[in-house]
Amino acid sequence: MENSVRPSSAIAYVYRGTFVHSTQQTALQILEDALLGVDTEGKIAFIGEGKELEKLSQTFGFSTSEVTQLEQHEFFMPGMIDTHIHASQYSYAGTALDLPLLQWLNTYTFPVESRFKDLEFAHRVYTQVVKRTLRNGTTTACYFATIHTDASLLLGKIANDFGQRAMVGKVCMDRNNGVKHYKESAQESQDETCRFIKELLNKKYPLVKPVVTPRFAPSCTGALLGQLGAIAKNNNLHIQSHISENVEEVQLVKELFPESESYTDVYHKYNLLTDKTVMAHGCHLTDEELDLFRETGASLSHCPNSNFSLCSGVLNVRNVLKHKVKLGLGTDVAGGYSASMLDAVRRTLDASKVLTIQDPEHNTLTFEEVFRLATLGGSQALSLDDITGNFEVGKDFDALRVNVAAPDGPIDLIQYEGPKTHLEKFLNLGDDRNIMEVFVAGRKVLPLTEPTAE
Ligand SMILES: Nc1nc2[nH]cnc2c(=O)[nH]1
Ligand SMILES: [Zn+2]
Repeated sequence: MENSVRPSSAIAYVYRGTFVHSTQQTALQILEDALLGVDTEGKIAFIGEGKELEKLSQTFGFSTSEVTQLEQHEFFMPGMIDTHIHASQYSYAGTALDLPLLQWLNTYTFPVESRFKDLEFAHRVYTQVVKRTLRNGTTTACYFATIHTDASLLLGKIANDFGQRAMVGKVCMDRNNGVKHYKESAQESQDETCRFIKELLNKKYPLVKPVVTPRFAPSCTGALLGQLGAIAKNNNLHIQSHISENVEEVQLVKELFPESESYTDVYHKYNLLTDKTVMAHGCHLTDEELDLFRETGASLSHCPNSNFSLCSGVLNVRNVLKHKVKLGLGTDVAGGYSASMLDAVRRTLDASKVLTIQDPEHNTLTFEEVFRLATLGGSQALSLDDITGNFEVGKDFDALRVNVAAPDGPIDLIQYEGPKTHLEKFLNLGDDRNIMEVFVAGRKVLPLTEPTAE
């Protein structure tokens, strides 16, 4: 176990029991009777076998009596990573699912997002979405806020207060023919993006980072897209947007950007496709466009609940993986009606099965593969895989303590089934009642602790 030991700070705590996670080589690695130690910086100091207890306690200087033993029906898994969620749309999640994308934006989304000028409203919605996603095991969220800088900064503060790892984007849009008052000028959008980045970085929140966020090509002029590409490059920042979600949108982009070869080419031209870019959806991308994703290192966020709910399309994840494009899962609240990543896992399996129904030759995704997409895949899609995504020594301890047999929970276990079946049942049948504890960077953030008022 040479590479599973890291000279480190003092050990803060040690757990013994079943750990499940993914690696590059294996979609599901199960470690039974394992020992995992977390140091005072929140990083995984070691992961070894139970029988190595004496040796590990001497090497790392902890007392064997301090080890916490998991129950038989419990396991640890990596925290889930929501690579695409609109925090600002949480208030109407579960409603307004009767229109296709462009009409849905004009009818429901823009009127609600324009309310985030009101910081009191923003505080209410953002507090609820951070709490709800944490309870459901989202340790990292990549958020869209709105065009309002101060409300977007507030979202960063709330994520930091509750201890969630978050990327936060102030939305940029200087084109909106549907709801005319909900947009900025290109200059305003650029200036406010710079202010947002500067002020968020100045807060020095350890787990919260800004992300450059052009809403999508139809909402932005070429001039604004170019400015945002330059801001991201000059500050080495992440970028997020949407791409090829539905057919009408793809057609609109063709009309708005006639000089570009494809939707992907629009973003590429403005330097918005980098190895720190995540684009939501991509249902209608061509193989050539996927090649451009791979060449640039840009990734996709698969949001199947949203794709079904808005009747947008069905992403062929197998084809994306074949093109070696990084891919994570997203809830896309409120186009997707559920804020839970467990729902994203289930809808990803459903979407894959739809493709198999249409073409029996299609190689359906397995639950192990989808588990990887929800954890390690998400960390890769967000270029955070050196920090989180699995239980590799040296990474932050971002983890869920799951009890499949939680009293009053949704799963009836008739008998002990073994960890693989327990994970499968949790992914397909479980909910927040099965998530006993959540850790982010080693800190226990669930049960939730309400931040103290300033
Ligand atoms: N699903 C979804 N797609 C978008 N494309 C541009 N904006 C949005 C949004 O808010 N939700
Ligand atoms: Zn979205």
